[in-house]
Amino acid sequence: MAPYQSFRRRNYSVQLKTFMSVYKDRVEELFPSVINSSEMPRKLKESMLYSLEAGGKRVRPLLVYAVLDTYGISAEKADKTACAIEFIHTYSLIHDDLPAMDDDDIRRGRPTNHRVYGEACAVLAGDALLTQSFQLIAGDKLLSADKKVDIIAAVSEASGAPGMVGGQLDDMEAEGREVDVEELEYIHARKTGALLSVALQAGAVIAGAPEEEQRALEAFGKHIGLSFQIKDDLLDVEGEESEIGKPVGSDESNDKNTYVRLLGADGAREKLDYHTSMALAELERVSGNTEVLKELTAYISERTK
Ligand SMILES: CC(C)=CCC/C(C)=C/COP(=O)(O)OP(=O)(O)O
Ligand SMILES: C=C(C)CCOP(=O)(O)OP(=O)(O)O
Repeated sequence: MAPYQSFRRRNYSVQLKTFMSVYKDRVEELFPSVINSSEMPRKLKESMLYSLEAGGKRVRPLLVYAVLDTYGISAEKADKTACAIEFIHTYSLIHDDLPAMDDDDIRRGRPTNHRVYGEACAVLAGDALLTQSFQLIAGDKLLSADKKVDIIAAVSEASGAPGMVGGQLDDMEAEGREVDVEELEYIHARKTGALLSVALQAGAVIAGAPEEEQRALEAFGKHIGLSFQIKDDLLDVEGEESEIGKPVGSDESNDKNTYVRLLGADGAREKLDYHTSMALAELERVSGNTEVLKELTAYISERTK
């Protein structure tokens, strides 16, 4: 029996459903107040809120909160960081959809930001979300200066050139060219994995997790980051447009290198199961109550949106 089968199920527990709904609402409630706290042109504000409030699973904030839950630390301490990481993710989606990148029309079930506000405003809304995210962490009154510096250093590395930005460029440059699995993993580990992994790292810093456990959570994050992208590739061929909020088959029309293209759907599923099992193995090194993190791991590999 494959090791993943013990947690493979379609019905998430009441505990996970409650956790997801409570913390999704919690982070979403912060968006308008954070955006409204800064002086800015009305159109920019509308455009930022348009993409933030378009929906989204909020997986990255949920991961931050899940680490605090693991160590029994009050969620308040994670609010600014969770919100900041979702700002960075939302900026990345706005820019990813631009004509210079994927040139997509639909995101999160709505017309993409540039289709509504124009390209210039969409670029600037992304820029503003990215910069405001660091302002948000820097201004967090609940965290020590040392913790804030550690979080800012990790988040900027993960979202910048060595992480998401570099991964995105490599992904685009590889379009139309055959890559091998090793190169694909290197691209996705940075393009998608780095931000998911840093959500866990940031949670570990806020919770004051022991050094060894911080490393385990980071390694856990790298595996679920890859699982997340593999599942995204699978949903692009097997998902429902009404659920995934973007057209099915867009990877193929954008000539993207995906796990499905390289390994077929079954091969991609095998890889997904491998990374899921490896992620769960890393959690064994974490001392707190990892129940929610385990359930989120299963959710990431089984999600339908
Ligand atoms: C610096 C930038 C712009 C980073 C974008 C990062 C990213 C994960 C984009 C979405 O990937 P995708 O194209 O595989 O997913 P989707 O199908 O949702 O567009
Ligand atoms: C990183 C990838 C694969 C792009 C989509 O991310 P999500 O699937 O987290 O998108 P939302 O739920 O936030 O819309």
